[in-house]
This record gives sequence, structure tokens and C-alpha cells, in this order.
Amino acid sequence: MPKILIVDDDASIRRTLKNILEFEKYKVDEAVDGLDAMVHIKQNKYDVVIMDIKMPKLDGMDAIESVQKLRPDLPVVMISGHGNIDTAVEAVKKGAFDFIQKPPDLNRLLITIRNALDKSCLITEKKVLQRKVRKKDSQEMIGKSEGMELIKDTIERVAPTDARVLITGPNGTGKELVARWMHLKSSRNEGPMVEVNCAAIPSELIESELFGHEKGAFTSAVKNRVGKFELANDGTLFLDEIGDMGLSAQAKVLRALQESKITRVGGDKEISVNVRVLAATNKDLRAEIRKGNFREDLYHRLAVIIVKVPALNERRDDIPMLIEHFINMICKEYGINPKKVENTAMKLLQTLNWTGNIRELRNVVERLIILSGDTIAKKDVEQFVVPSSSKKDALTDLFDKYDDLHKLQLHVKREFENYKGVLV
Ligand SMILES: Nc1ncnc2c1ncn2[C@@H]1O[C@H](COP(=O)(O)OP(=O)(O)OP(=O)(O)O)[C@@H](O)[C@H]1O
Repeated sequence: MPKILIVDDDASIRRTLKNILEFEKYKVDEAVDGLDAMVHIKQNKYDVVIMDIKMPKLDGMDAIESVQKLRPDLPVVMISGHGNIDTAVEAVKKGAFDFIQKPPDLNRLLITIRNALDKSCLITEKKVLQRKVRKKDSQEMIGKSEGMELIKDTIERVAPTDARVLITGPNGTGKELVARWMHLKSSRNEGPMVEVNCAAIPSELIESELFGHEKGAFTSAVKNRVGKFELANDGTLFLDEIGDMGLSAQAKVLRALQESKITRVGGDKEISVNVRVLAATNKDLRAEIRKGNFREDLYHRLAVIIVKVPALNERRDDIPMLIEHFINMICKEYGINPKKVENTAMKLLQTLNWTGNIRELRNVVERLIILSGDTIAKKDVEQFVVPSSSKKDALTDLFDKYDDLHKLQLHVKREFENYKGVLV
């Protein structure tokens, strides 16, 4: 239940507001002036504060500065009977979420509180996402092959610039990891890195996902929603599987890139965004352009720098190092000592056909850790890996390539559509 603090020296106003808000199922505390408010805010976790301006001891204008220092993310709605436009502007300048005149219009007050709560939720969501991203950020990029050295060198050179980068390569080769390092090594690394998997979002929702929407823009748009472009402001937007984006969304992304402005679906206001875009695909975008599935102008906007991530079969020298890395990582997760790999087992693993690339290798290492004894021997590889790697049926192969069930579903759907075309 969201918790609200009402700060007003007038007991009757506090009581009226408390009754209304409790009826709306909010939990409400009261404070009699700015100083009392600060004591409450230090001891409790509020979602919104409603604060009068004229109060004894510490008035609202001074109190909001203290609130900003203590809890910069806490939305404060100012209310005042002595309001004029200058006071409202000053309050907002000092960080108030909104300003409402006394006696407050009930509907306006409730809508403002809802919006302030939405903002609180977004901030929390953003923090959770940033934590997750930081966790992913800490993933090392392993490999000393020529291909990997070239990629690392490109990241060092390109990351600090604002150039757009298109990352290409087969599934599971580490395209997302490259994007994360580009962000981490850029001057935007204090800002968010927001990821959109264009293949996982149905085409009718992708525009709303990217640009947000205004309430009522379509049947299920029950409230305003901020899109990924806005969420990525001052940071990086990673458009994964860009080759699966529909032409209509492509046109809008192109406009956003050209003008650094977006418009929410169903809205008419232009919103400026400062976003660096990185994109990735496993498709041959030039071939998609020829087939009319991808806009050439968008391709040129995105592919200022192209990073090609090679398949694992093309950098077999990296396999031992990657195996050691995954063993250490996975054994740590399981809370066991890292297992050793016999030389003959390592050699065999190096020769296998890794169609699912590094993702498949990681899964295989996990399987070997679970199924083998203290040491991973050649016979373990022959028993638990070779059958699935050399005699793989089409379905196992697909599962190795797509660890995300939704991506797999989309792939199967696309294949089915192709077959339908052939049969007709
Ligand atoms: N060089 C590397 N060192 C260590 N781990 C890696 C490396 N490259 C990829 N990985 C790991 O392999 C897995 C797959 O990588 P990632 O998701 O970046 O691939 P992808 O090319 O984006 O895949 P997809 O095309 O399916 O989206 C992840 O767990 C990632 O951390």
C-alpha cells in the first residue's frame, strides 16, 4: 500500500486530506511543519509527500530543499492557498513534482498523486534494471584469438565516441556482451543502458515499447507509458535483433536518429532525447535490404562502425580459455571447487562443431560439471557431449541456438511461414 506524508500546520486540512486518501486505500502519516516532516522522512519510507508552503519553523520552500538532499527521488507535491504562478515555478525549480492550489480540487490531487507514484515506480524499476545491468557488465570478455583482439581493440577506440555501432554475428557469439562493453567503456556509463529485443516484441507493440504511448492511444493503453528511447536518455539504447524490426517501426527509429526527437504513440508533443544507439543482428542486413525487409537509409545510420563477432568455430584457440572461465564461474555459483579438465578432454572439446557458439559451450560446460566426477575426462565428453554435438537432431540444434523460448517460438513461426510459402 503506497505511503503518503501530509505536511500542513492546519489540522483541519490534514484531517480532510487524510480521510480522502485513506478512502483511496493509501497509508497516510501527518506532520505539522517542515521540521516535523524531516523527522518523519528520516524514519519512514514514503512514496509521496504533500506539503504546504506557508508553515511555521521550517516552511515548505526550505523544507523541499532538505527533502531533496535527503531523498532526491521522493516526489513532493506542494499545496498553497497563497499560490501564484511565480510560487509554483519556484517550487518546481526547487524540485517539487507538482504544485496544487488550496483548496485542492479532489480529482486533480488524486491524479497528481497517481502520477507521482508512477514516477516513484519508474525510478525503482530503473534502479533494479541498472543493478541487473551492472551485474551483467561485470561479465568478462574472454579470448585472445585474432578475432577477439580485434573486437577488444575496436571497443577501446569506438566506445568513447558517440558513433553508432552495428554488431553482427551468429547467435550466441557474444554480440550483447560487446554492446555492454561499448557502454561500459563510454562516457555514458553513468547513464542507463536500455536493451530492446526487437524479435521478442510483437510488431504491433514495438512502437509503443520504443517511443512510449499516451493514455488512450489504443485499447490497452490505460495509462501513459515512457518508452525505451526516453528511458535510455543520457545513456545507451541497445536494439538487439534489429533485423526483425518491422518497416513501420524502422521509419520511426530513423526519424528518432535523424532528429534526436521522439513522439509517443498517440501523442503530438516532440520529446528530445540524447541517446547513443547500438544495434545487433544475426541477419545479413544487406540481403534484407535487397529483399525489401530493411531500410537502406536506416542501415547507413546504424552501421557507422560495424563489429563482426566471429563464430566460435572460427576461433577455436579461445575454447580452452573459455572453458576454464565457465568452469570457475559455474563452480562458484554451485559453491564447489573448480573441476579440472583432462588434456584429451580439452582437445576433443576444441574439435567439436559449436553451432550454438559460446552459449552452447557454456551450457555444455555446465552439463559436464554436473555429470562428471572430480575431473572432466575424455570419456565424459564422449558420453555427455559428443552425441548431442555430432549427431544432433534439428530440434537439439535449435535449442542450443535459442535459450530464450520466445525467440525460439518466433523462429519456428517464421520457418512455418516460409514453408507455407513453398507449399502454396
Ligand atoms: N568472449 C566471451 N567471454 C565470456 N563469455 C562470453 C563471451 N562471449 C559470449 N559470452 C557469453 O555467452 C553467452 C551468449 O552471449 P550473448 O548473449 O552476448 O550472445 P549474442 O550473440 O548476443 O546472442 P543472440 O544472438 O542469441 O542474442 C552469454 O552468457 C555471454 O556472457
